Amino acid sequence: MHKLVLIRHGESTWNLENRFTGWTDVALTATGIEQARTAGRLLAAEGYEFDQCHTSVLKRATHTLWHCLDAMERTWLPVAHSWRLNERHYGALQGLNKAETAKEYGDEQVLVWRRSYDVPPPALEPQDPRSERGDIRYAKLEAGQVPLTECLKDTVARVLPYWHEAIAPRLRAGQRVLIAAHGNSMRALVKYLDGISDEDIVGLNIPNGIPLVYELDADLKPLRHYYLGDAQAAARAAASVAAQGKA
Ligand SMILES: O=C(O)[C@@H](CO)OP(=O)(O)O
Repeated sequence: MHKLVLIRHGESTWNLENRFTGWTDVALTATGIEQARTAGRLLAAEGYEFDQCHTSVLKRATHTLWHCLDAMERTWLPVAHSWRLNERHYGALQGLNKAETAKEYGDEQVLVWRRSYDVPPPALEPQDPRSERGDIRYAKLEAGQVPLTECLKDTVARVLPYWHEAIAPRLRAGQRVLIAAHGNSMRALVKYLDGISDEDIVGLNIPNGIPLVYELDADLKPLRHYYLGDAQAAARAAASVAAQGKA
């Protein structure tokens, strides 16, 4: 059996302000740092060990991984970064307050933008100062690979090549992998792993900073998955993520 642990970053400054974030590179709050450290302590207490860590190129996920590994006394572990694990790009919604957007466009429209499989939020203009196209960290990508918006389907399409090339072969070789990522890049991976339908993925919300453990068979098919620690607290935290897009 292979074990894979996924962790969404801890609370970010824009989670606290309830703003659509996407590829905007915001920091963790003090609460977010503590969530990451608590996750590390929990993993250590349960005897988890890792051979390889993967994260995005955004600091809220990177710092979550650092704090989690620091709490585990495992900062020496190898860490790979990929833009493919970045949050789903939120297009022209990036920076807007979620509840105010729901007041303006309605809860249902915001649910479609936040959770539908194939409806992207309105796109950024390429010359919009919020666009990441001039950001040095994406300089090696082709222009079209830096999104102006993404639906979850687009995120699945760029996360899965990384899964197949960088993560699955390591798991098959017996390595223990920790991935620190984002709400929607994790929804993309979980949709693939669990074979969740396009309709049912709308109801899936991932809480900040709680390790999500996948036990996988030899073919990397999930046998079971669970949040470490208090399952009811994880369910409450997921429900509060779902409520963030309501007026
Ligand atoms: O704003 C975002 O980028 C994501 C994650 O914080 O939000 P949501 O849960 O609304 O998809």
